Amino acid sequence: QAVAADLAAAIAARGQAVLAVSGGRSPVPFLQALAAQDIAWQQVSVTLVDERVVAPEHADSNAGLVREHLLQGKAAAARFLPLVQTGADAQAELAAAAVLWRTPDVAVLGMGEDGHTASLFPAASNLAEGLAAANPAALLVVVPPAAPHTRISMTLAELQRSGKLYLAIAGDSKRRVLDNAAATVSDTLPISHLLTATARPLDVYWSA
Ligand SMILES: O=C1O[C@H](COP(=O)(O)O)[C@@H](O)[C@H](O)[C@H]1O
Repeated sequence: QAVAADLAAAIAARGQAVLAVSGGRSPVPFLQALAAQDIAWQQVSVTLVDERVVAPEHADSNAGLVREHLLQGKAAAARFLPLVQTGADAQAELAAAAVLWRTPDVAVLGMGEDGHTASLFPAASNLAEGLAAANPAALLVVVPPAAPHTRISMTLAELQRSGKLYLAIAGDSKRRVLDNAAATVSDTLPISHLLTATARPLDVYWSA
């Protein structure tokens, strides 16, 4: 309801809204609930905060998750801007995604138990670039050291340029990771950089 209200406010103000959502396994109930919200979906563009560089029909495609659980019913009228077209070449996908990219009015993040958010993974070789506060780039390619698939991810700077930021997590173990991250800013828990950022506060929704 909060995300739908933000999108409706953006539509009222500018005639359109841009929403970026996360993938993985957690967001399914959220995506389904959002799809049922009665807003002007034809004026909404939907994209992703991160994507695995795989073919769209791959089981690990975040775009596949969005198509299956969000772009249904009334929400099927939204315009979808995926980050990956074929999954053949990460740098080519990045260049193509950057051309179509629009800074989101609303970005809904998830978090892994390793403290990654979007695909800003701890110990990734270019994590400093992903976390750089003044990075003008919206997106970057990330090779996770301990997770499958090369990724395309929003940078921390672009997340901070977004209109509204949410984090949706579930379970006690993620709650403990979140509490640790809130205590100390550290590259070992990339989410910590967003929890302490003042430019764009993060609204956290946790469920057991
Ligand atoms: O790899 C990813 O992981 C995070 C967390 O996923 P979850 O399955 O633990 O909810 C997700 O936010 C991100 O979009 C995804 O690419």
